[in-house]
Amino acid sequence: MATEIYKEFYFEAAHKLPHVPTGHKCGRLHGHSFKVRICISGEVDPHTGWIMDFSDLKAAFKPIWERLDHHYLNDIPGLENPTSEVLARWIWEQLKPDLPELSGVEIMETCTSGCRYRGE
Ligand SMILES: Nc1nc2c(c(=O)[nH]1)N=C([C@H](O)[C@H](O)COP(=O)(O)OP(=O)(O)OP(=O)(O)O)CN2
Ligand SMILES: [Zn+2]
Repeated sequence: MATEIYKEFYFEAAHKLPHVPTGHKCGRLHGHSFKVRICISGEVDPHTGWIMDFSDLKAAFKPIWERLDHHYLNDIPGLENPTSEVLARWIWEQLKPDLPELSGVEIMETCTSGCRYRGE
């Protein structure tokens, strides 16, 4: 049976949502301490006892984290409308080619609001 592991990352970024109704708070420029959970699914190697070294997971996400941390998300191609839903899918699409074991991307914009994307 497949097992899932995950690693969590944090980044600070600003955004605004261009398609919300006039006067909506999220249409104004604001920022979040975003939390991202990257999930990997696979078989546990009987020798190592793991699916993948957490360090390798961290290394795979690093170039994407660098594109996001302390950036204005709306300026990033593909994130012109940076909702949690769009961001989760965008991260999936950046990571999946290098990380075929990827099984989920979760975004927490605030302590109470989040999104989970698990691919098509
Ligand atoms: N489905 C979505 N709805 C909203 C998104 C989103 O990405 N997907 N984003 C926002 C805003 O960016 C906002 O920053 C987060 O919204 P919200 O949870 O309403 O923020 P609050 O901290 O103000 O929430 P309270 O729990 O009411 O304090 C809006 N909606
Ligand atoms: Zn927001």
